[in-house]
Amino acid sequence: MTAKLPHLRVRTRRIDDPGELLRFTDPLSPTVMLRRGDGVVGRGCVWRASFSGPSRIADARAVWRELVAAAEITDDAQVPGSGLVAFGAFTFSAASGAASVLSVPEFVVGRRGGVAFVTQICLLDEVGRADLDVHLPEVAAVGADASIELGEGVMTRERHRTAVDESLARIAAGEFEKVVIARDAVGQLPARTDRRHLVRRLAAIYPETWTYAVDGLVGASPEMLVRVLGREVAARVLAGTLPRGATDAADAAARAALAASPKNQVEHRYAVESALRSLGALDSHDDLQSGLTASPEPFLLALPNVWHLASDIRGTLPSGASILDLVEALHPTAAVGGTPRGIAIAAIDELEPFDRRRYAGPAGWVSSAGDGEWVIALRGAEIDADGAVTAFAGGGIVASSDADDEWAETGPKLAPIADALRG
Ligand SMILES: C=C(O[C@@H]1C=C(C(=O)O)C=C[C@H]1O)C(=O)O
Repeated sequence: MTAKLPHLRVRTRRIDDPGELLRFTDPLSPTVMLRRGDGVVGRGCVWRASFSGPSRIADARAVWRELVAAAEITDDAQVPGSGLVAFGAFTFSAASGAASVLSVPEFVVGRRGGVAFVTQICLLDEVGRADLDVHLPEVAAVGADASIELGEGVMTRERHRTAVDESLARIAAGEFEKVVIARDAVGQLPARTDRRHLVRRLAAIYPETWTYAVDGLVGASPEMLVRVLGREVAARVLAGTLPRGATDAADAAARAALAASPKNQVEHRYAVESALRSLGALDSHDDLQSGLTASPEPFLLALPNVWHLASDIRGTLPSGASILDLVEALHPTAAVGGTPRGIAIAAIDELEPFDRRRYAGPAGWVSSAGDGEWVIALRGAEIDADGAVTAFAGGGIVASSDADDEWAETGPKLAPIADALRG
């Protein structure tokens, strides 16, 4: 592998606040991980690799380690996201036909804690001895916006009911305890649409979420699979959902019903336990296990479309581990897969009539300093280069689930991307 990897030259310098970061990304293929205006965006591509199969995350981790070791990095900002950065998106299933990717942009523009920076990356062989004059990428002119409607995908309401009923039968037979069943919705965006409009709308309507765009995968995820800043590890687990109410009274009733719902509490507990188990298993001898804490009781997270039961997990990165180790250990949590994990994943591959591609997989960035932020790619869509859109949304099925309620829950979960596409 080493022979094929390039030597990268990386320069980060601090800059005055550059304003809206999203402007600096590519209009047709945005690369973004932003929350409340802070984070990182990429422009251009100096290196890209794709991975597949059960070892896709481990393979990416190994390549990344080599790429970092061979890079020459000067980082005058020293904040999360500065230095060498790769953006990535991994398929949900090991059996997916879609590519899992890791790519290094030519430019990264970021802001964190009031510090703004730009990173320029090039192939060492190409720059020769001349030093890089680090500058901001040019802002591409604002391109066409579009307004489209999503329609039914291959998972029709009837097929969804059949899949949920079959899941319930298997739960009753003791095959597994929880499985997450999703549905798809499809549309067609004009190929030349400036996709920054879409990302901007997602960020404006869902400020509590992480707005992501990596390799055509775009959305606003409320769920942080895992984040490492310095040696601090954090994750936000969501599971248990009710749509927001239309009036204040109905909304308060929905919140109270979710807090008191044994079905949702059980579903949530499976998800938190799976995350703690995965993180704990990584830690053979030092800090993470002993230092892992989860919110004692889930809290109620309000998004414009839904209420979620949420738990935050905190810990310290074990020595020798990297964020991609954590991503590999955690994916897929029971929030998007099920319990027990292996049996639930096999059931998803069998019961869903589509390839999830990178939906519900990890999407994010990793830096040479070992920092990174990886969300679960929810509330979004795969948008191909020709503009074909496939959006996905799912929900956890446990013994007490009801097929009509589960279908109803997918509507609000599709709303972020459906609304953003409508313009
Ligand atoms: C699977 C999705 O969401 C996940 C499932 C949830 C649930 O079943 O209650 C809640 C949040 C997410 O972890 C989705 O949005 O597509």
